[in-house]
Amino acid sequence: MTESVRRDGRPFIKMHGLRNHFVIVDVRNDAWSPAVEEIVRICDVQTGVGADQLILIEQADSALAFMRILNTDGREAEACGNATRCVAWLLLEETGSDSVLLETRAGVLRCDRAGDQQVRCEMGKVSMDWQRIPLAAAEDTLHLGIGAGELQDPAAVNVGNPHAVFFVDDLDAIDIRTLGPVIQQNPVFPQQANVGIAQLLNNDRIRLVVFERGAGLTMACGSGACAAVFAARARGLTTAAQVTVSLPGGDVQIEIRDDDVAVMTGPVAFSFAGMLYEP
Ligand SMILES: N[C@H](CCC[C@H](N)C(=O)O)C(=O)O
Repeated sequence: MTESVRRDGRPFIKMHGLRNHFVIVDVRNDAWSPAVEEIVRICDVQTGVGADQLILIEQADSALAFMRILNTDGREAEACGNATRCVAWLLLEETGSDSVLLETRAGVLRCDRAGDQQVRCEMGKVSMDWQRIPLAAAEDTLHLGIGAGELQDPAAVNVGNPHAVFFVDDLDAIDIRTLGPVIQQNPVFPQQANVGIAQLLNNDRIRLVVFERGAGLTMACGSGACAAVFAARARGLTTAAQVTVSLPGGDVQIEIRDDDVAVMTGPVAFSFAGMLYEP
């Protein structure tokens, strides 16, 4: 009675990084370019598995694999910190090595084993150059003159993907579900943006919540954590080179190196494995 009733299907692994959760499909030996409606269906918990992003592990030229990041709305993203740790862990276990290179649209990222189901990832050079964010025109990215309600005066940061980072005194007083989409739709962001709201707890600890582009409010956002720490340092809000970022799903360690490369260290977790079937 329990054997599969279908012979087709595509295997996947469900993982999460601080409850930012992913359907991960290894397509290195069975290429797959899912249509938008397939991505939306798979990421919807009622029609599919349910996930913040669908992640494909593809063949790569200049690394062990290429990671393709597909948001729940079907849009491709350039970076995803929590998924980077999860995919890196799969590759570290596959090869038995302590370090792997993972290619993304944001570049080739070095990822190292940092303990049991703990991974340290170089997330690439962070930039606040308006054309790298990107913005629609030249603006002061340290103090971007936009806002909505209590959210005003963000910093604009690129971690491979675009982020708007707001600094507030009381994170719990902000209605991010209402204000996040308003900020995201601002025409200053031609490719939209992930909207982070940060509260400095002390010199080396930041609370952060992120309303993600193409995924909405998630329990954690690794690239958002990198963006928040980089922006806090750029604004002189912290002098720490290593900061603990506390997200709703848990803590991640962010270090900003002298060369502006963000290094993120945090956990990965397995949930289950299964098969994806055509509807
Ligand atoms: N959850 C991801 C961010 C995904 C970013 C995606 N929402 C985008 O469109 O850039 C992270 O851990 O960095």
